[in-house]
Amino acid sequence: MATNLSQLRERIDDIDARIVQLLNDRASVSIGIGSAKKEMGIISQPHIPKREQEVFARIERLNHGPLPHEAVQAIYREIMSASISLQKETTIAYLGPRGSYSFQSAYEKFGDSLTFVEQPSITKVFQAVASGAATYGLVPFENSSYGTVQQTLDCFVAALPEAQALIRGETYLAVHHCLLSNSSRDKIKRIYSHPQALGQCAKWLEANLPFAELVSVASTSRAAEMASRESGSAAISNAMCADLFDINVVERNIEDMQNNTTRFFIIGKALDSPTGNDKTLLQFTVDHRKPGALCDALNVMKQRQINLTKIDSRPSGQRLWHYVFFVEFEGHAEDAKVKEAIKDLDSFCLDIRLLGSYMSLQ
Ligand SMILES: O=C(O)C(=O)C[C@]1(C(=O)O)C=C[C@@H](O)C=C1
Repeated sequence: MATNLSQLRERIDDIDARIVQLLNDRASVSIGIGSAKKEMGIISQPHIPKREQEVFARIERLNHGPLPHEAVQAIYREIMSASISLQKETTIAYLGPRGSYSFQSAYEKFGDSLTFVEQPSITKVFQAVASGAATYGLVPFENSSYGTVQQTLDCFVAALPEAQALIRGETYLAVHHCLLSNSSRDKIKRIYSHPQALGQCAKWLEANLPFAELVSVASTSRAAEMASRESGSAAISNAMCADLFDINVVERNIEDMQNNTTRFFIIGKALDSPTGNDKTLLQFTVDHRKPGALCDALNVMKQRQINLTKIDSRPSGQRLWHYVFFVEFEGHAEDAKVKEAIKDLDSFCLDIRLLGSYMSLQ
């Protein structure tokens, strides 16, 4: 029996030697790709979602087990993360501290080999990308139960030159909130969280802790950090933050709706090329004094058979009751049909800005 075990381990050692060699052969090719990208002037955006999707799809076809596809995909996530870091030092800015849903989403999509830099606000994530301090940023866009993350739209509206960035990818994260506290439930007087998380758990809070003071803070991980230091305080946050900030999980899954999901955007300084499966987000204003102005603008999409996937608005911050509209639709800004639609739309709008064209990251 023991001999059999040592023989099997020898085989594993042998296979590992070949795997390490192959990983390094692959890494050398990736360095070559990095040099080619430098020559072509496109090294500033080393992460190519479309190519990664092709790699993931191909390995799924090649994989006949016994490893499940999810396991092979996780290994490949890390291989490509290391591959990116060999081509260019790549940093990802996210709404911190570590442990936030933004962090979890960034880590899941970019892997462990890149550098993650926490930021104290969504605005600072935009600024880090726009200034070049970070290669990419991760910002929450909307939640399935509580709607749009207003701070993110307001960063687009503010359009400060130092905070301009383009959306290059979208990603979805299943969000399960926990009540974290080092006090027992009957002693909790104050609950910290991000306004989105407080909104996503509003019914649970009303039913279970109706007298607690609700305090909005910059992120769910910041909330966990603050609550960990105060007796009588709690945070709506997540299990990862319980470990990171040494705070107990009092209750799990306190979100009001099952399948609670948040959509994030990956922002960078340049658009990615069309993949055939993209969405585009535009921001525009229309002349409010003209009846049907918004309708005329949207009609452009209808005439060109472009399917809308989201519409939203925010105060422009310039004049009273003046709004900026956000329209998301299927297609890429470089697709002929979309290009023409944007040109047509321009004649119905006071101003128009492309916020990005992107595919869903696997
Ligand atoms: O194909 C590329 O452009 C690469 O940079 C290679 C590679 C890979 O390792 O497969 C690395 C990073 C990209 O996000 C996609 C693919």
